[in-house]
Amino acid sequence: RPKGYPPGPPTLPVIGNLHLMPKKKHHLQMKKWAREYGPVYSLMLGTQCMVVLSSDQAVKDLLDKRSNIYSSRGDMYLGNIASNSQRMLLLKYGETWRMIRKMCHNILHINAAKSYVPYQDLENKQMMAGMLEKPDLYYGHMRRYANSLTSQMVFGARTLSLDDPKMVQLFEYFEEFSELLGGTTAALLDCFPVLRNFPDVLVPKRKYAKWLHERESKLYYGHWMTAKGKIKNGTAMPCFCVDLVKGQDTYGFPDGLAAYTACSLLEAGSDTTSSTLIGFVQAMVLHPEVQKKARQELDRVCSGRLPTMEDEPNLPYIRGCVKESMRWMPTDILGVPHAVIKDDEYLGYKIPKGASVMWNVWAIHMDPKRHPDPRRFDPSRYEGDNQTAAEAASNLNASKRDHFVFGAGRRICQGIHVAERSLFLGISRMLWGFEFLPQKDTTGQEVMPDPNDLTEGFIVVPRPFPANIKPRSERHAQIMREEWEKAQEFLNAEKQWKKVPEGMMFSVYTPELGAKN
Ligand code: HEM
Repeated sequence: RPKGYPPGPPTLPVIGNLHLMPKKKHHLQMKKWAREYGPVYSLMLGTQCMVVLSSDQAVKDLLDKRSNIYSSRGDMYLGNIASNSQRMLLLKYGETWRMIRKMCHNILHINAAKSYVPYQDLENKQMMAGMLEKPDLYYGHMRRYANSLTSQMVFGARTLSLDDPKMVQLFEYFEEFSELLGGTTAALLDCFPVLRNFPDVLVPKRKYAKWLHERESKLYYGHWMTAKGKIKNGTAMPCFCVDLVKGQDTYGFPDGLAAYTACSLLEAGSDTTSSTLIGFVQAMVLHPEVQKKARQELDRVCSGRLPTMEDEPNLPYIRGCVKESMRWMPTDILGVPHAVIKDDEYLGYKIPKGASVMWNVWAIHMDPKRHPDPRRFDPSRYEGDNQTAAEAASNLNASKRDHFVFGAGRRICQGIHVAERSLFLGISRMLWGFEFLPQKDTTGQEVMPDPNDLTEGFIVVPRPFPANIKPRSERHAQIMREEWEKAQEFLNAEKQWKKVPEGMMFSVYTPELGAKN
């Protein structure tokens, strides 16, 4: 470790700390090192330096306050092969990223996000009705909920069923991509660029990454070209792809980049939101006392009807459940490392240009000084915190930030306002309508899920676990069915929206004007 770098575990020549990197459950080791080496430590991965920030203050000081130099991404060699260097999440800080970020802002800023509530409301009602019919498929219902909402916003078309092949593929491909990116070979190729000169036979994961890209781009192109065709001939529903078609006319970027941009949003909106809801279900099975308290609040504020977004200010405990779900089971458990583009100094340490900078979500969320008894799911820890996630993220007092799953600085999640609303509606209504109990095995013993049993990769989710999900009463079940029945009045025979609800802020494309749009 060069002199002056933040401290860290002892290194070996050439490989640095690579031999110490765990094969699985990286987050546990990253937290252990934080205890040993403090809130700012470094790992030498070959010649590459990774700085790990494990306190709220360090994240605030570097990723937020110095975001002009801490907002790039590292090389991510395999990730970029699998994405043909077009996946927004991995783009380096520069012109292309800025252009895409600006287009995404058009459909994801706070007022746009507020206007999508009718979409969220309807998808949520289908999810609730689905959970009544087939509660064991709760994984699928939550995935469809998040995916259909995003698909409607991005492509102007809903995802109707749990086994929609394109949705199933999206989740499957993303899971494989996430595993590839979080794996040892990806790290090795990033740490030792010389290995990239080896042929595919010696680096089979590169061949695999190319194959992932081929498979994925077929799916992405399909989505994009269908939407683009409809926009150009005037038959599309208003949606984000209109901005992309216009952007293509203005900036002239290729279909590949447009397809990846649209589908990056679809992927960003689908996986994280549904994984958070799945984590919430697990928390409820493990913490029945939270369900009880939540229902007291819900029954006081919205007895006899489903909660709506208007109820949010009057449901502080439910808001706490939303925040606690993201803290207790953070899907991006170690964040998505930023990269610094200039030499810097912090607390007397040198931070070299090009270093990856990880914000150690798990260690910060499980810090008992920030969150006493951190493995307990306790929404009341957010009592009196009326901040939205975006307000909390920009609070100058780092200790007042609620959680770190949405990232930081200029790279912060642009879907933060949409996600928060999807989670509020999902969580409040599930608690209103259902009870979450442990399943029993054949001997009548309760089977408790293991909250440490997570998938591997840079985005994680609890591995499938049994849960006994049943309506709180026949009256609750009837209301949920009626609500879904009523919501379908907005849909046509193909179960797609008849028209866009009032107040949504999509751009307009006039086919006759072509490039003059
Ligand atoms: C619970 C749900 C979600 C979580 C936990 C989440 C998490 C994240 C994280 C960790 C990042 C990277 C932040 C950073 O590098 O500092 C990110 C970026 C982003 N997310 Fe989300 N996200 C969620 C939902 C959504 C939704 C619903 C959308 C859109 C519909 C979305 C769109 C984006 C976009 C466009 C970026 C920016 C990528 C960039 O600049 O590189 N996200 N998100």
